[in-house]
Amino acid sequence: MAHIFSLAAPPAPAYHEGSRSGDQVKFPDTGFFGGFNKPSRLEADIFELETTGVIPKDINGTFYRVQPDHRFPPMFEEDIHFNGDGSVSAFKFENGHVDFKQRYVHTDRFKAETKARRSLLGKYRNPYTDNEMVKGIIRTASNTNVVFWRGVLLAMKEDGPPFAMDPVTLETIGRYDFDGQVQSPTFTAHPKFDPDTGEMVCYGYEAGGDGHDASCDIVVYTIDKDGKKTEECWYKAPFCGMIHDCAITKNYLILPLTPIKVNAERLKKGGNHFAWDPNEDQWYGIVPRRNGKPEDIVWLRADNGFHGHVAGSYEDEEGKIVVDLTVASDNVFFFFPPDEHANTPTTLLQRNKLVSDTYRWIFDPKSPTHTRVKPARLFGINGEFSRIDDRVLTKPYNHFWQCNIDPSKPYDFPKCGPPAGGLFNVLGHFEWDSGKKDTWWAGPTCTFQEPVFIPKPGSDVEGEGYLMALLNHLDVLRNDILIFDALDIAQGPLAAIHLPVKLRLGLHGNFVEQRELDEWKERRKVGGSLGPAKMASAPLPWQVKMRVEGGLEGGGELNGIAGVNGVNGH
Ligand SMILES: C=Cc1ccc(O)c(OC)c1
Ligand SMILES: [Fe+2]
Repeated sequence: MAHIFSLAAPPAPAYHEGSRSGDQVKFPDTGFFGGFNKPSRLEADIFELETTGVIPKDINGTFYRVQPDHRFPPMFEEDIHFNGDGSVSAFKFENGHVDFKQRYVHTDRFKAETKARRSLLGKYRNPYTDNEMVKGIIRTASNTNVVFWRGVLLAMKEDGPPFAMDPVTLETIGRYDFDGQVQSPTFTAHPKFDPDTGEMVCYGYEAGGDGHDASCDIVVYTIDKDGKKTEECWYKAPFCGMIHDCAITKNYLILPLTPIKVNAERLKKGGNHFAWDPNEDQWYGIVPRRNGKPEDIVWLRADNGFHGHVAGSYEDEEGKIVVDLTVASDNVFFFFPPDEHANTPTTLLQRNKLVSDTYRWIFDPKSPTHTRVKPARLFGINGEFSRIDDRVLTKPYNHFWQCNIDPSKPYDFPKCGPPAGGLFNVLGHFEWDSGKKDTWWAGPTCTFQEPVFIPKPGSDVEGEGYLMALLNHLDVLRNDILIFDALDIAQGPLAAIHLPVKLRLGLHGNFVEQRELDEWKERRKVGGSLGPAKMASAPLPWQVKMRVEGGLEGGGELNGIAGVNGVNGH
């Protein structure tokens, strides 16, 4: 590495045999931490962002999104993006003006590591690799999605419970257990909201023990619009694999089980949480949304594939379940190879061969369990991060949007290097009914992050509104937000918003209308009809069990880290 200065005493390398050594605060010199992937670590407010064009004045609300953004150099040099601390960005739109705010989610992990001024949690979802000081801590980094629920923002990652934040200040309230009603060790980052009932349908997988023990338990919950848990049922999966996203219809929840598997022995040896199994099927678990019993789950299986995200889902006139989602042809998580290839890194060539089309599945919920199924339709595109007009979830629909990969377009490799996070150089709008593809290429130095759809105020026509997405300038290491007419992407953006800095590659986000924010602020104020949202007041059951077994009952803190007693030392 070239230095602009030389030191009197040359420093020892920051990593020795893959582990952090010495006191230098220096990130690994690997692809996950360089160039566009360099941690941003920024907590900031910018009032009145610079813009080009005219921001539609009828966009009133906040675009929230979350990115993994390592606060400290990781314990292990080969650490991955998905292990970074959750950092939430908020872009507040008002009358053509945009303000920016970004804050870390103050998870238990964040607090413990802040106190120590260094990373204490080791590998992605492997507590056996942690520093002893954080034994028993809730490990989640809350870095995958941020949703608005009854007056709070929930920052979520599927390996732990959600953390609640104030939607205006982005201050962390604390771990959220839905007023004591949700006790599972894990909780999805992709809850689904029924637009007719206002319910949240949600689940956790690997939910049996502490969330890191390869259990096959799946828990499914429904929380009604008033915050009351109305359904809870526990099911068994055929193996412990990832269930990242889900689909809902009026009567069913569909759980795509991806053949990337957890193994308890591998974890104990300090290995990866997941390993891809190229010989395993992709499975779909179907459960009833009302009065589910453990024996009700129907598992359908199809040829090997890697599930991406769900677009729309509904029941057709015959009562069949239509589920649309991207399915990649091979292991998207190249950093979690099959066990037998643990030491052979995936080549760039292999990665580039991966195709991720959008599949339409039509499932018969009355099928006998273990029935083999085939897709009903492939759209004929290559992309990820599908979004729909959320008002049509559970209903027949036509439009979806997603980031696409068009390898036929020029890419400026000398200026940009390998495209961080994937070559999502196109944003597209697609219609199931006509097969229409309405796309816009961002140029040879740019890629997109996941878009959000914003309905046009006053219109209830599906798809009428705006599409908003972060644009990565891979050459100059900076981000913009582009705003499109959602039904005419090809004409190019209506307006652009310019950040003076680079964020990190985010995962998911959502747009919340100002009207909704205002209504809930009134209810949630001190003395309001509901009062402020409350963080969890008791440790999770697995933490209690661990303390009893470790003879630490009533002893309060474990090893002096406040976060582990479940109340974050407040
Ligand atoms: C994209 C999927 C995904 C799946 C699991 C994760 O822990 C994650 O962290 C950011 C992301
Ligand atoms: Fe996701």
